[in-house]
Amino acid sequence: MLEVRQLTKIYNEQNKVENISFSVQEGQCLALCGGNGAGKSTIIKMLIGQLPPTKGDMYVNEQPIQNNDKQWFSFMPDHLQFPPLLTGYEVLSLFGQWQGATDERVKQCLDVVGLTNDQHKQVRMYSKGMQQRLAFAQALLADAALLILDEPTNGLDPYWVWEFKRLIRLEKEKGKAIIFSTHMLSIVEEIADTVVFIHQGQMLIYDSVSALCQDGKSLESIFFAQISQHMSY
Ligand SMILES: Nc1ncnc2c1ncn2[C@@H]1O[C@H](COP(=O)(O)OP(=O)(O)OP(=O)(O)O)[C@@H](O)[C@H]1O
Repeated sequence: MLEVRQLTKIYNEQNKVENISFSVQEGQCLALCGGNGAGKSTIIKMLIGQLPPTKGDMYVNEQPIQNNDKQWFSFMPDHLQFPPLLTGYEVLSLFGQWQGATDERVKQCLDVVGLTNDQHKQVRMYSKGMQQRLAFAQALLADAALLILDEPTNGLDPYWVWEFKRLIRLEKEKGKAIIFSTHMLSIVEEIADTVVFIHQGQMLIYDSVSALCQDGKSLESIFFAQISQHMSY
């Protein structure tokens, strides 16, 4: 569905993300992992067209991505600021108008993220987790083939982390491709099919989660082993 080859962003000699290659297919979920400053957001910004790559290629259904063709993905940023005086329903309706979603779809998405009862409250009265769920609803609106989610579980309580995982599994069953960045490795083990692990702008691991976690190993132990190996050279 989506393939990236040798994706590279060189901000300067110290800050760069180099030679990232991966693909994600329909019905699959790929997790972007790595510590603070590893390069996850940089990769996402290049995927969504917010940041021009220094080099590299991106393909959707084997066709090079056109700069202005945004129909193939939905995006959930890590910090989405909503107009504080609008209600949740008004906010999602506005996004719905931009994305061509019906009022029925707006209400359906509010329901999916558990905001039906709070839809007529102003967003300034929403908690961080509620705003995060509204941002997730915004990403679901268009029913796009690929969901790109930047740290989607930030601020969610345990129940909504559990619900998020359930919703992602449902999207996978519908044939959606999903890319998400996270620091929560337990979530990766539970819902991702493949994982990209980045350290200081370099891709150290690109593999299936089941292959990595065979023999009962945890992603945490695998990633730490990779980092220490990388640092010893
Ligand atoms: N606009 C910029 N100009 C220069 N360097 C940048 C810029 N944006 C990011 N960087 C640098 O690029 C590297 C990757 O940053 P990025 O934000 O992609 O990391 P991240 O994995 O998303 O981190 P976090 O988990 O902390 O959000 C870091 O060294 C960062 O300082």
